[in-house]
Amino acid sequence: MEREVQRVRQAFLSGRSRPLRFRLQQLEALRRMVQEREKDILAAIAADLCKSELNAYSQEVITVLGEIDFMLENLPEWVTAKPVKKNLLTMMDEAYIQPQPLGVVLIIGAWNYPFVLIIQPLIGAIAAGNAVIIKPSELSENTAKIVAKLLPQYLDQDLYVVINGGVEETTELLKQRFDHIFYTGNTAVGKIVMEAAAKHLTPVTLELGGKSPCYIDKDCDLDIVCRRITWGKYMNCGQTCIAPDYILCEASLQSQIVWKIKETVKEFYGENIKESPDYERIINLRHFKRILSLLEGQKIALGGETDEATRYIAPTVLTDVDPKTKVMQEEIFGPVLPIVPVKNVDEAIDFINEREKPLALYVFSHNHKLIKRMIDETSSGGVTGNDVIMHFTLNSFPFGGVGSSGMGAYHGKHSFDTFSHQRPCLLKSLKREGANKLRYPPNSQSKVDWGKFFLLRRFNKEKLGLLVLTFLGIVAAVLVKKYQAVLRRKALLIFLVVHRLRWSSKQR
Ligand SMILES: NC(=O)C1=CN([C@@H]2O[C@H](COP(=O)(O)OP(=O)(O)OC[C@H]3O[C@@H](n4cnc5c(N)ncnc54)[C@H](O)[C@@H]3O)[C@@H](O)[C@H]2O)C=CC1
Ligand SMILES: CCCCCCCCCCCCC/C=C/C(=O)O
Repeated sequence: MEREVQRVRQAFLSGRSRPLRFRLQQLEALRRMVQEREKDILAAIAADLCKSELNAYSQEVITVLGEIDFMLENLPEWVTAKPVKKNLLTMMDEAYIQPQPLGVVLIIGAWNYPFVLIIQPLIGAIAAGNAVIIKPSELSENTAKIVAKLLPQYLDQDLYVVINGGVEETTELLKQRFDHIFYTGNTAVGKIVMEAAAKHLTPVTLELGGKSPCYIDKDCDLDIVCRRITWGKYMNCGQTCIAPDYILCEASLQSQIVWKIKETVKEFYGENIKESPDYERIINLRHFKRILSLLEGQKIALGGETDEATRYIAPTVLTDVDPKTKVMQEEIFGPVLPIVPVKNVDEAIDFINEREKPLALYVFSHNHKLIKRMIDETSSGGVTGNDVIMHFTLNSFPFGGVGSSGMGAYHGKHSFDTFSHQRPCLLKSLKREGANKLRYPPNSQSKVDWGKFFLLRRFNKEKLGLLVLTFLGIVAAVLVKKYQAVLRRKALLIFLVVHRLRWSSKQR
């Protein structure tokens, strides 16, 4: 493992990942890989999650292709050094911020969207000029294998390396020194990753999970609300980090919500859900049993049917759920939707704030002020009002958690920034030493006063204009004094020429 990481570091130190042209070439090659090997990639995702190839394409491949195009379009501007405002002491110098790669980045992926969760951060890391080691999830082994097979066929083989394996291999990997670790997965392992990173003072991005609440106001159009929630909750069989985890609403809304979700489930997946190509399965038996255990003692208002042999769990809704029960204590990550009755929006806000900060928050209401109030009075990684999941699709948004749902963010420019160091560069001249004497010892009250003038005085544009005019006036006066004789002769000459011209034009 150590030798492998060393090989990638040597490749980074060669400097070839840095030029813009190279980064663009690698991103184009990655796009070619996705386009040319689309069938293999879709088949692998489909095998891992019992997912239709159409769903794999729209949930994972579209996101990846969109992200590559966005990078290719904007990267030339992002890599350019940006001049910054200067103070009076540095007015004559060059000051700019130069984004630079961090070095060797480790990307650890999760199994639930096994392709996009490793390739999207990889795009950001390549764009920022880094070398990368990718560790896909061992639970989605087909995708892990295809990525390990395809990447070396399209990308630089020493700069971008896939290492497959389970907990043992990841533990070994985490002993190595990286310049950034980007981890997606559960919160408990997030802590292990952060602890390992701390040993080398390596910065981390942690894309974790949590229980994302979904508040439904009483004046809503429940047909539309329930259609959107049903889509986001049961997509990928509930195994989506930003799926609505539970619903908060007034008790009287529950029966209507259950009825409308039932109707929507029929509309989406047909009478026989097991036959639907759009309904996935639980990743493995451990997770299947974990989700089943969450149903114990609950009032099942919809669904509840299961089949261990195929790890099938029907779209399920629980009503009148007691917040103290197990299903409300851990992230569900499955097709089970508890409804917890609350009296009103105040109680919903308190409920959310008494718990860990979630990765996403969803609010459904016709009342724009109520949505804004929920946003102002709670905290979460991201928010979508009157829909679910959709904030993930906007690559101008930073995607990430807050508190126990994670730290750091990515997507689009935010990925580029996550994998870059914003390096401040000040280029001074070895001349103009007079002005610099101010800061050299021995210190004096007058130096401090000048220092205060140069560094603490705030000038608005008008004042600065006056200052520049005064300065130019002084320069002009000095020049006039120095070249008085020459100027007098020049002025006399100009006077004579003008006089002569006017005289000759009068004669004509
Ligand atoms: N914030 C986000 O963008 C996302 C967050 N998630 C969250 O991830 C969780 C589901 O993923 P997991 O079941 O955790 O995926 P997982 O079991 O695939 O684990 C994630 C990664 O951690 C590694 N790992 C597991 N145990 C480890 C250990 N003891 N030491 C070192 N490495 C270890 C695995 O090899 C894997 O690569 C959910 O909580 C979900 O909310 C999932 C997708 C996206
Ligand atoms: C055919 C229409 C396409 C609609 C696009 C819908 C976008 C779905 C996004 C799915 C989320 C994928 C990655 C999420 C990871 C996670 O949250 O666990």
